[in-house]
Amino acid sequence: MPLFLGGEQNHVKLNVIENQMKQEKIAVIGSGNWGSVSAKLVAENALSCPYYHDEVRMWVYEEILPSGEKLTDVINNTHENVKYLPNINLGLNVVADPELHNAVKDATMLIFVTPHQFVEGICKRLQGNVRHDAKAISLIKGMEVKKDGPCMISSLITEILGIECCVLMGANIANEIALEKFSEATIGYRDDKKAAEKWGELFSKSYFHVNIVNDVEGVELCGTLKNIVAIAAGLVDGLQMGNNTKAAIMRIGLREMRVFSKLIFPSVRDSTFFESCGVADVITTCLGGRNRKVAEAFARHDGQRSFDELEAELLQGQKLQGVSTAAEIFEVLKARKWEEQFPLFTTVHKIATGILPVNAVVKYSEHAPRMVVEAAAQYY
Ligand SMILES: NC(=O)c1ccc[n+]([C@@H]2O[C@H](COP(=O)([O-])OP(=O)(O)OC[C@H]3O[C@@H](n4cnc5c(N)ncnc54)[C@H](O)[C@@H]3O)[C@@H](O)[C@H]2O)c1
Ligand SMILES: O=P(O)(O)OC[C@H](O)CO
Repeated sequence: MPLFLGGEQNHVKLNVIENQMKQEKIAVIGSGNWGSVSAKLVAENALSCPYYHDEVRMWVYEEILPSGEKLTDVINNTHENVKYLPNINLGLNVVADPELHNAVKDATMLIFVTPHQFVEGICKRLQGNVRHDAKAISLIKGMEVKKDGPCMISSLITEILGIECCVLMGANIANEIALEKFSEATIGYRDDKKAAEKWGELFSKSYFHVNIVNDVEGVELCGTLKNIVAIAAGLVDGLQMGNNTKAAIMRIGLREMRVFSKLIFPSVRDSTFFESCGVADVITTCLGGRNRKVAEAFARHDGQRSFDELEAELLQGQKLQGVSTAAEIFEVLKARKWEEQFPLFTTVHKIATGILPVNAVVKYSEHAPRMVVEAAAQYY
């Protein structure tokens, strides 16, 4: 809000001073369900903090709505993302921008929040077009697998853009946060603690509590791997196996998440799995997430309708991350001959691709505790 002490000249002068104080400019890259909620959240805080520009630019992958209008025009006219977050006011200071380079122009704080399969292409388009002193954070749950092994999305952003990248993950079903229901989240950082604290300040609200940990890989792997567990939980829901089976899947899944993470990055901390990004995200995603929902439908159709088809029908443009993540993790497991040590991850991938029947999720999970304990033995 402009400072105003009276008199037209003073008003102009104070506006100039105020704009000089506003050193930080925020851009949100992504505008899906979580992308829109995170833009709303940081835009509220930007308004109340003197060193942020009021305006938050949100890059929108442009599309034409059934009404014939452009999604960006509708967002800017109504302040609502009618496709990905209907009935929620994003705030007057969220500006939708279909031009990627324009959206990040002069931005000092870059928030990456697209489905993981699009981020590499986006970063390549941004190469040489972001400020060298910009800070980044990734809210993206997913990973890439390269020739030499797994590559976390935060590392991809750092490698392509040459800027350090924190991560924010947690038990964060976007629609609930949009309604300002209480949630927690975890920020992970590698070296730049100050940047992590700044991100913590920008995201914190009375209804959104953020904890900061020095374990970027642990936090990001939790957010990534829980989506495979959510697919398994949806399958047992579709098979109507009941709560005990689902709890068993969640426990086995959490164990595989921990063992896999520590095999890939020995620095990953056990304590991270007790943060919001760990056990809490496994619980919320297995109870109410989109991966769970589509996997339940897949099981009810006994695997006769594909995940792609069900995703399009049930999510209307929103994207699942669990099926592609299971395929990416399976590539790593196969290359390292670890399939047997990760029966849940392996089985989810084989069911999703039609190699195993849906009920294999229960059959193979029966063997899981022994195998995962064997794989985990080196950590006891
Ligand atoms: N929705 C949630 O509750 C939630 C919560 C926490 C984390 N996340 C994570 O946030 C990330 C983003 O998810 P979301 O929920 O904001 O998105 P979404 O699944 O709701 O929407 C999909 C988005 O992808 C865009 N898109 C489609 N094709 C594209 C292309 N070719 N290039 C670029 N963009 C394209 C669409 O325009 C849309 O904005 C994911 O990694 C997800 O796991 C989601
Ligand atoms: O709806 P999902 O399955 O993508 O999960 C959403 C969030 O990641 C839950 O924290």
